[in-house]
Amino acid sequence: MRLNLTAVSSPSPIHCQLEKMIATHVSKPKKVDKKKRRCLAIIKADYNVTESETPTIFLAILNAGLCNGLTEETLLAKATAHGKVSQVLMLASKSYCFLKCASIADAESIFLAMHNVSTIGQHGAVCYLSYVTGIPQLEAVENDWNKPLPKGLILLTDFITEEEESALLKAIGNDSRSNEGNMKNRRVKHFGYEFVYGSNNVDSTKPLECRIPTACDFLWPRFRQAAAENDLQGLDWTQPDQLTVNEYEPGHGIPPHVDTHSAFLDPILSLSLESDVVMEFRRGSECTPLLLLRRSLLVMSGEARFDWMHGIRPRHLDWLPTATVSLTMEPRRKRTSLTFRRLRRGPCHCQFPTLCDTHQSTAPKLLMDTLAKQARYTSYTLAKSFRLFTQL
Ligand SMILES: O=C(O)CCC(=O)C(=O)O
Ligand SMILES: [Fe+2]
Repeated sequence: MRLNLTAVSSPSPIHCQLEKMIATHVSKPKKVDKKKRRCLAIIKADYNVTESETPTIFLAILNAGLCNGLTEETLLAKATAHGKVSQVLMLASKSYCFLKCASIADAESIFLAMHNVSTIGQHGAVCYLSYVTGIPQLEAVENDWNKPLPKGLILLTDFITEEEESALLKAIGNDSRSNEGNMKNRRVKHFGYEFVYGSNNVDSTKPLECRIPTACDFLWPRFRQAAAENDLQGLDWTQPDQLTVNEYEPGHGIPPHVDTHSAFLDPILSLSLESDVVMEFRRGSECTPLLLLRRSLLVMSGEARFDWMHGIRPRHLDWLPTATVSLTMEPRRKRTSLTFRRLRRGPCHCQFPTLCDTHQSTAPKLLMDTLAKQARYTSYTLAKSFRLFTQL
């Protein structure tokens, strides 16, 4: 809503103060026009997207984007308060972004409410909006979702049925023997051996009384059957002896990490229960997302297990590509994952020294902290707000 300040003839001190506050944010029409023209020229050069004189369902936010710290969550919180949004397009290293609205009326209402009003620009500056003729096509956008998966990363979908999922959740939930803990951003339970987060390792001399629940036994032949069906017999499918259960509420996540090389063998298996989530795989500045579907089994082997970190951003929404264009928003729901591993009893002999605690001769915890810190400075396509925690 715009305030008509000129209507007041002799301004009161409060009015003056208000005017001063607003004047620091809202730009004068001439300045707005100049800035808009400059930004529109950049968008035209980058993606051949042009301004529309008349309202359309497409809005460009001209001076706020990932590159100056705007996140999808912030943008959506502002925009959806005024109209329905069907797609958001945030672009890596760009100071602009796009909204596709559900209707022209929604676009008009968002435009009126946000243009030269919403302080979502850098350092609280107001943003400028423009109707545009379309938004860049996904194919034309450098997008993480088009990248190939790390080698050795396999997702076996519909790995268990809904009935099996319910039975597993019941058995895990009812198992009062488990070794439980509350992490900063999730709840964990351990079976077989405890994973000690302080040292990022297990004590192989101290097996827990609570072994992996027998409700999981149907999985062992299923692993071998899946291996045969998917040409994965080259991997070691011996029965796991360690299980970590992670329970994530919406907004929860797990920081980028590699499961300690010297603690566990190859592969690492993770079964997703209750809901989907986007997991990110990172190696240096590379970052590849993967949608872990509910009831799927994630197999991290070889390069994907040893040379890439994996993590889940602590957020309430995930962004997924649609069949047509751009990204769609998926609110997070509670997710439980069962990560099955086999203990390694000796040093790691992998070919991937970068993240290997055996090769690096650095304590696993220290190595992980250093890598997590480094990861903070690499670029993300979808958001820059992933908080990193030094504790897994
Ligand atoms: O939640 C998941 O699927 C992965 C959990 C994980 O990476 C871990 O516990 O090390
Ligand atoms: Fe992990």
